[in-house]
Amino acid sequence: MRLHVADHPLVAHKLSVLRDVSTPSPTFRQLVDELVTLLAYEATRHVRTEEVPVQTPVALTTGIKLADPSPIVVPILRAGLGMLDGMTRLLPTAEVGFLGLRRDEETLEAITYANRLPDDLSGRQCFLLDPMLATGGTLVASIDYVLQRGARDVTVVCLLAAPEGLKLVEEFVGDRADVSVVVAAVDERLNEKAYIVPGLGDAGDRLYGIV
Ligand SMILES: O=P(O)(O)OC[C@H]1O[C@H](OP(=O)(O)OP(=O)(O)O)[C@H](O)[C@@H]1O
Ligand SMILES: O=c1cc[nH]c(=O)[nH]1
Ligand SMILES: [Mg+2]
Repeated sequence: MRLHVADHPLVAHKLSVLRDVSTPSPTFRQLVDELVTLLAYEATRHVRTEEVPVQTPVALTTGIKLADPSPIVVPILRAGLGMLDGMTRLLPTAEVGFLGLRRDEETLEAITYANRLPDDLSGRQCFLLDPMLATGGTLVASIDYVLQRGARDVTVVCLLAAPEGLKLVEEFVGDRADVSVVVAAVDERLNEKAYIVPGLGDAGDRLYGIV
């Protein structure tokens, strides 16, 4: 597993406003969207492309376009939905699959309630979106779904990760696939309720307000 922590003052600035408990939902949603576009720039660094001829007003040249098969973007509901528009804005030809998982806050087990993915993901670049990587249970289950369908090239885009979750993902992935995790920041630790510290609270609730 490769980890890339975005090191940019605009990312740090937007993340600081997101962390602030007094930031209201509309601003929170807007900042998540803006942060994703900054992270997507890094996350798509190795997106597959192919050459195409381009006739400019002056000359014939060679350009590039996103290669077939198109990448697939998978937001992990609910909170990952807040990252979808920002990602597809930069990857307009991508297809979108959906995974719905929620963490049981007592057992911390990830429970799947929705799964709409193509049966065959072999040869597809997969981008998984979830703002929070806490224990890593949700992400391990999500990576497992796409690997079971044949994906071997997976990029995860998160806003915050805990070291505990990164370790779990790394142990799970091993050398089974090429998995990159792009995050805005790696925080200190998890608290006794497995919330990221200092974190930003419950991302889903802050985006959508319904528990
Ligand atoms: O790494 P983990 O310990 O598994 O926790 C992280 C998960 O928890 C949050 O989702 P949540 O279960 O709150 O669902 P929601 O997006 O519907 O709010 C978050 O968006 C991740 O999916
Ligand atoms: O800190 C955390 C941990 C899990 N899920 C969240 O939304 N936030
Ligand atoms: Mg939640």
